[in-house]
Amino acid sequence: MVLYPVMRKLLDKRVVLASASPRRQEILSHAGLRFTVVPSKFKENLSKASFPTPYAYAMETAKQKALEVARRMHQKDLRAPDIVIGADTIVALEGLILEKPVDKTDAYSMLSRLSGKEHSVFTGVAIVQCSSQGGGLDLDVSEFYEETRVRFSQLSEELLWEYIHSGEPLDKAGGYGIQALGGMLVEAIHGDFHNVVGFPLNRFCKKLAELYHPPRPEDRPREKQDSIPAEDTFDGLGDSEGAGPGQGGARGDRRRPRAPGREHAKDADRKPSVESVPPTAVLELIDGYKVSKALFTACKMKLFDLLRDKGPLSALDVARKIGASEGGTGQLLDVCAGLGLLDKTEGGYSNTPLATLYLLSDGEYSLHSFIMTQEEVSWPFFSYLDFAVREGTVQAQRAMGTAGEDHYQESFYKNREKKLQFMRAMHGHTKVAARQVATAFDLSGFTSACDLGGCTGALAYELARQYPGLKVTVFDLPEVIEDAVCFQPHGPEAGQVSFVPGDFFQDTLPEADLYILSKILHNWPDDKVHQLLSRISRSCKPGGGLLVAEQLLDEDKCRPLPALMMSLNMTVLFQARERSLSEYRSLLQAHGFTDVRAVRTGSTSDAVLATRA
Ligand SMILES: O=c1[nH]cc([C@@H]2O[C@H](COP(=O)(O)OP(=O)(O)OP(=O)(O)O)[C@@H](O)[C@H]2O)c(=O)[nH]1
Repeated sequence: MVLYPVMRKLLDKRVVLASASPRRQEILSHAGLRFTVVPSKFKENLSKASFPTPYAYAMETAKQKALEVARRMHQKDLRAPDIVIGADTIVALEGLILEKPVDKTDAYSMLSRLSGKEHSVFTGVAIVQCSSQGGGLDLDVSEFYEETRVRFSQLSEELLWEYIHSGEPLDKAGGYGIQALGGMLVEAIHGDFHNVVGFPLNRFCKKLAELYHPPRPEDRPREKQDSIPAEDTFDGLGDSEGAGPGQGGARGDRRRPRAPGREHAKDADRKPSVESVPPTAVLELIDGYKVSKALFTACKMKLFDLLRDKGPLSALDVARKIGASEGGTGQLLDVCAGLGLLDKTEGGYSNTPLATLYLLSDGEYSLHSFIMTQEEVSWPFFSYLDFAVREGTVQAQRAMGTAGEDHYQESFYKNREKKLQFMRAMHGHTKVAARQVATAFDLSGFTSACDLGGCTGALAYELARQYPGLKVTVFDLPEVIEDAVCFQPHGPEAGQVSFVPGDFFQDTLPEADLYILSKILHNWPDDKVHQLLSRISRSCKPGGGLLVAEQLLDEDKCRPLPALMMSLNMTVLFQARERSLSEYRSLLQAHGFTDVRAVRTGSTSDAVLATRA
């Protein structure tokens, strides 16, 4: 066997697998590797938002797992093994990283996301070569990752729950085990099967061959770690809450961009250089506005609609159909392909599943109108971000040529087409998270709900779908309610939802067991938020509920990035903001609500539920 000689190279070495995964143990022992298993105690809680790519996150986690074991063993025995292998498997879908589900509800949320779609499985692997001399520990880390694309069939609710109840999903990345019952969910796989199961054996063997037959060994400098790591290094990598690269062995700023590739364990002790801290992440940030503008432009030109109807099309065909230059159109199409929105083949350009789902102007989960409001409203406001920061005021006059509190309403309700665009924007943005919000808590104990500012009823219909015994009232301004009928679905859930016109700051609120505020509190400054909560508190009966759907900020307010960006958006547009769970807790408690709980959905809204005392 061609690869066996590589494994043989390790026969005389003390090899440790820093993993509790039985699958990794099986894959490596079947390949003929002799090793000892020492599961890592590294807490897998690195900030995902601080990594430029999902695989960079997986590689860093794998590295931290292996380093923790190498250091712990060295400290215990004053002799580290020769090689420590760490691995981390994640599933990536539409910008989200899925790890092992924490419970069955989480497994359901993961598997229902994966249903009918293609996702990537990344396994990051770190091979740490250790040598201990004179009490010091010398660590040389090599890392790599492997990607496998997996497509799931459309999964029925029944199959989904039956699979979840089998217990198989709980210790597996993405909530499934391709090697067992989970294999039934998989329609197609492109890449290494073992990588999905938890260890990319083929790439690992190639990496070993590279390491043990290096073309130029002098190209791989080793760094001396002159003493046993200090006690706090181990604490940081061990059990303490919030441990991460900023607090543990791989010291330095935890939001420091990390370049994929080889890293030395002591790199943070070195002076940063362009080699150790490449500018990639900064360069990507510089290009952020160009990426947004390219997306806005492609949507404005309805390129995705055109390719759905007539694709695949060449750049020339597209240019002719939209009456644009061939060169410019080709550039824009190529950028969209580079961003994963289009596929480019010899036959021309066509939509990827991401574009089909979210970028068509009339799709069920269309974000097209939301994107257009970003282009037309947020973009001009963000052009005056420096003024907004300096002056601490909304820049409506500069951005829109209008002043006053109601600039937003003025701009959207001034004509019917603008109003419908705004309603479609809210509809899409709410709908993409509606199922996760509706199922974040068991709401089956409530019989009536009132969605205040519920706009098109996107969340109300989803709640009705999930809870057939629930009647939902959508309460919104008369000019919104008069057009809400355009968004009514055809299913039986439509019969459970009714619409009542009114202003939640002035009119009597409809009676309900459960009040809902979805994307409302982040629109208003604090005084208005208190005013609204106090009105709800007076209407809500003891034991009644309040469900708040907003993007939750972490307690340190530095993550997650989409929530941070939405918060800045709200400040710039309305002098309002997103909040952390503890901020919601104090707000809601101040208005007589207790038992405040939250579920992070990972989507455009998280869910907070409180009970009226
Ligand atoms: O199809 C499958 N996909 C994934 C798995 C298993 O999922 C886990 C992934 O979790 P992680 O990488 O964090 O590894 P752990 O199990 O927590 O072990 P460590 O001690 O190494 O952190 C992994 O076990 C995969 O094997 C699967 O079985 N099938």
